[in-house]
Amino acid sequence: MEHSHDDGRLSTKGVSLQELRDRLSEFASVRGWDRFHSPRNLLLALVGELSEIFQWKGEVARGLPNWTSDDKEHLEEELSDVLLYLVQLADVCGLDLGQAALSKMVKNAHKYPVVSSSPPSTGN
Ligand SMILES: Nc1ccn([C@H]2C[C@H](O)[C@@H](COP(=O)(O)OP(=O)(O)OP(=O)(O)O)O2)c(=O)n1
Repeated sequence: MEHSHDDGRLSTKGVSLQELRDRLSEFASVRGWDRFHSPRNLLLALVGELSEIFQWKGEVARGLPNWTSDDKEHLEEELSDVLLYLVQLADVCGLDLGQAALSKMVKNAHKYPVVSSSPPSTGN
């Protein structure tokens, strides 16, 4: 269920990858863009958007303290572009991204078990 805000944004109680996938598929198809949305083109578009995140920002603190609302909105848009291209890439490859991500998290948990006696690790 969606509600429109005054600023034109939509709010949802939660959005599924499946909903994004279906809406993106419709978005591309009504514009005749399917033929451009090959896996390779979508990957290049994704990488292009990725490179714009935090451009010129230096180190960024959690929660983005002192950022203007314009800067936060811009970041939201860049992150959304990355997500939307990723969802489309998985779709045109015929993959179930949500299921794949859940399976990968299970694998990750086996690979990196919690060891309660050791201090937090910085990664691998
Ligand atoms: N062939 C395309 C072109 C765009 N989009 C969608 C996915 C992205 O969410 C958004 C990207 O649009 P732009 O390339 O216009 O990028 P920006 O919105 O970031 O604009 P700008 O680069 O001017 O900041 O549009 C898409 O699905 N397929």
